[in-house]
Amino acid sequence: VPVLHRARSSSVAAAFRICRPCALTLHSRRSAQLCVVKTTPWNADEHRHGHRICCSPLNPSCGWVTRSRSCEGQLHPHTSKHCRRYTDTLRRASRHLVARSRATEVERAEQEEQQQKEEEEEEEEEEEKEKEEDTRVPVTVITGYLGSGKTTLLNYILTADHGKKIAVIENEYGEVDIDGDLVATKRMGAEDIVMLNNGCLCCTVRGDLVRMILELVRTKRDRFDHIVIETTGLANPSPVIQTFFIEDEIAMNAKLDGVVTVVDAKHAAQHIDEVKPDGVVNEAVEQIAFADRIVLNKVDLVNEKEMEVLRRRIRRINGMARVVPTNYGVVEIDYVLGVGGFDLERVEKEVQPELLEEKKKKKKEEEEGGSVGKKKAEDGGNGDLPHSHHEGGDAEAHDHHSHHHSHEEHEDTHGHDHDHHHDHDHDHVHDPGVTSVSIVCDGELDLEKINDWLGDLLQERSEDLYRMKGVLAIKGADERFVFQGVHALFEGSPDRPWGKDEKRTNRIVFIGKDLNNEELTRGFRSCLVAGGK
Ligand SMILES: Nc1nc2c(ncn2[C@@H]2O[C@H](COP(=O)(O)OP(=O)(O)OP(=O)(O)O)[C@@H](O)[C@H]2O)c(=O)[nH]1
Repeated sequence: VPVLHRARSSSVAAAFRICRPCALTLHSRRSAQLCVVKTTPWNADEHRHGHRICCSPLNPSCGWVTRSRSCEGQLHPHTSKHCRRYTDTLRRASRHLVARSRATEVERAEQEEQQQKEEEEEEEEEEEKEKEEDTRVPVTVITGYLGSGKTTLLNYILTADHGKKIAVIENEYGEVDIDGDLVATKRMGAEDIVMLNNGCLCCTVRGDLVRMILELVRTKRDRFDHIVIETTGLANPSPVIQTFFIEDEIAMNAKLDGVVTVVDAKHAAQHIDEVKPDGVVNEAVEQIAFADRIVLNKVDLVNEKEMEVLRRRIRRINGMARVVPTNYGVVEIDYVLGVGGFDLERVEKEVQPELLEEKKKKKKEEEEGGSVGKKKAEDGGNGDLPHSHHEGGDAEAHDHHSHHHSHEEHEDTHGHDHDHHHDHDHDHVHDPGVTSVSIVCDGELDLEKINDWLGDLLQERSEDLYRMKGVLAIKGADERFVFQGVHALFEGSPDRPWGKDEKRTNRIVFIGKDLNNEELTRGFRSCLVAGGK
């Protein structure tokens, strides 16, 4: 068996048809024997546990996703394909490596070049094919608290002129099918409106949801090109989202396009503030936290100041979703359909706007040398690390949340004990405990370290981590690594190569419960290779 360290990581990547970071890991192990040995136990049966390879292209050998029990045995069709392809390639590559060890150096170089070319072409073809073959129907989940305007938005979508044929799955809590009558049927036959009665999508009728989607896909696929699911106002979107990844048959036939949350500008704050008994989730907060898009509805009922305060609160819960104010759900259709919120290729777009906005804001503050910027600097704010919750420094939005996160960071500057219950006289609101943490920092990450760190995080905190998305710069990799996750479900892959003059900036957004900004930031930064900022 030849020794791999003589090969360049790019040729290892090509030979093994894996990404550069993976190649580098294998590379660094110095011996092909290890790689070859790793290929042998992956038989057809073990593919079912293939997350070790396919959900973790970041480092196939570490098996970090496998460590999260809820993931085992569940395969996404893409990853399944990936897995099969990957294993085949490894087998082929191992055979090739053995044969190659007998060839002369010159022949070897030629063979290598030739094989690299062939592999690259083959890979491109397969990727193209995979893209073309993705005939899965996109699904949009519309959620939002009771009365926020979900049906109004749905009606608007159905009657707007966008050329899409839409099938609707309505979930009504209660026996009487009221929303079914309220939903417009202008563009579709009434039979396309499927009602799910007697329960909540997220609990009792999840099985029904699966059956409904499959039935729609199997019997009426030619009559629609998008499915919209309207949940009840009390639904927790998380189990609905997970259905698309956990249920094999659904994952093969449908792909989650995005979660659109309608927020009632007039009443949202009171629902967010509602104190629930221990262990009971606050649906209003969860719905915001899981959103890819937020439709901030009923703006006709509030003034500008109220809007601004609410927007800030939403931002603090979910710094990733875009927020658009509306009246009666009138939005650009592209804003709610075709979101690609769960599409790896769109990750960058999704994590970008908020962070850029933050960066710009921060830069402006620094340039102005204004009091806010100065205060942040005093508070330990890092130029590379904008945190959405820092908005809490503003008296107007000074709520429990900002205090909550400020405890360790601001103790000295604030000069009062934050463990006590708040007795200050300014505008306090209940801390929903769900926040987002954004990390932006330049520099390259050590593959093993970031792998371990993310793996441990998923293992220990997956319950609390609602959503995460990111773009990473891995040392030795020419491509950016993009990923996204929902609780323990994690998808990631190398993306386009870094530009020649492009700064290698890592960007991650976490949304979840009781997230410790400082700890996450520290953990993340400890994965930077020495010299990273
Ligand atoms: N003033 C005002 N009222 C609105 C707006 N959007 C919707 N409404 C009204 O709010 C009420 C509730 O709207 P729906 O669309 O039924 O809300 P929903 O979220 O589907 O309600 P549930 O199904 O009960 O959860 C209706 O009377 C709507 O006409 C808006 O932008 N402004």
